[in-house]
Amino acid sequence: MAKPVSIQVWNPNGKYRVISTKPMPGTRWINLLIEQDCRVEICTEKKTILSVDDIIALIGNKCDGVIGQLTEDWGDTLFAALSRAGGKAFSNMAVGYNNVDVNAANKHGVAVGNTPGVLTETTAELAASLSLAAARRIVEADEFMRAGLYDGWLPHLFVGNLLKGQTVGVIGAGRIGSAYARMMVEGFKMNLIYYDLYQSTRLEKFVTAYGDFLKSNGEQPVYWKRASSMEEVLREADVISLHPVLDKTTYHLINKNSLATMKKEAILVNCSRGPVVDEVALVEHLKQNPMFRVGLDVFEDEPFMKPGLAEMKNAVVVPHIASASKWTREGMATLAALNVLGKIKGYPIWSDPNRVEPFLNENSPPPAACPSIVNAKALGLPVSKL
Ligand SMILES: NC(=O)C1=CN([C@@H]2O[C@H](COP(=O)(O)OP(=O)(O)OC[C@H]3O[C@@H](n4cnc5c(N)ncnc54)[C@H](O)[C@@H]3O)[C@@H](O)[C@H]2O)C=CC1
Ligand SMILES: O=C(O)C(=O)CO
Repeated sequence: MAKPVSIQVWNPNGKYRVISTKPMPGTRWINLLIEQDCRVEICTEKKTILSVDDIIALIGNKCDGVIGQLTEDWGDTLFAALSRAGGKAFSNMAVGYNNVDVNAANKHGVAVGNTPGVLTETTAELAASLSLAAARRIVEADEFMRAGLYDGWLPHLFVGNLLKGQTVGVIGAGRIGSAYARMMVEGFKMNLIYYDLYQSTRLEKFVTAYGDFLKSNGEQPVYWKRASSMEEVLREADVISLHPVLDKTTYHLINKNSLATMKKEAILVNCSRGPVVDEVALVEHLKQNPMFRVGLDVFEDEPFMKPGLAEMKNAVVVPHIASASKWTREGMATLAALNVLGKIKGYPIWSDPNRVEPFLNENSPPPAACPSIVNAKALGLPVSKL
């Protein structure tokens, strides 16, 4: 039996018991739950990653819904515990939900929410930051300065890659991949090559229109290409950013062979999920190819890095912070809370999870709907007409 975990309680007499496994940014999400008669319990345990046993102890005998985190293992054991406690709603505070066994949730009749859209630009901006940091060797140069090694300008000092006119490759051109592509095309006048299972017509139209605009100004236009295979992107792009979901089809998408296909001076950025890249193969590739550079926000065995990665000068590493802007994190908390609240209240599912803005407007009450439930169809939940 797990020992009890520490909690903070809001609105103790609320009718519905909603648990958040972590304190989350902002207060709007708490207020929205309280206004709808929820007792909100926030786990304040000083432990970064809660175990399944910790969460079972939190759920207890009566629980209507849980807001959880991407570090937690939401499988059959937790969904069974939630269902036994009378709960029918769970939401990740994340858009990615590879930590959730959706089939297990379906089996126990639990709705699974996620938080799309609100983190698109913030995550794309971090991918762009890593692209620049790697291209211009910012972290290496910063360490050099702080170590007191700078003794004057030199023609060869920290020479990196110019982005303008080069080709940016995007693997997984969904919400975040497309936003990143636009930033790199518009910001740095790069050409685009992308690979996705689906065509991104909006992205193609944007690049075409921007290319026309540049041409009309007498500038070199930009071009786009939809690759017919991922290898085509790897062969042709100078900067490659990974933005697919993590599933069986994308596990170790980047491995020894795919790394060998890339240009020797290419830049690889990963802000999707760590296991999309075979990190052992990546460390070896970085050792063998000092001009190849990476920018990583996510890692295969988070929170750990594979041996050797931390020593590589040609790697920029940050601790899974791609969605970490105040507005985004508060918005993620709000969407996650509204997913759980909406299911408890029997609201329908918002018809377009790509357009969640009405839920984020602080000056008006949110629509009476769940912003994004990924297993709505499997559970036969009604869809909002709004
Ligand atoms: N590092 C971080 O903090 C963050 C990471 N993420 C990760 O980014 C992922 C993408 O998020 P969104 O863009 O909002 O999702 P999305 O669903 O809009 O885009 C994912 C894209 O991947 C494509 N895809 C799926 N399988 C593929 C394959 N085998 N090959 C190529 N493309 C494939 C899909 O067709 C889709 O267009 C999330 O699932 C999450 O894992 C998201 C937010 C923050
Ligand atoms: O939302 C996600 O999927 C993240 O990784 C954190 O924002």
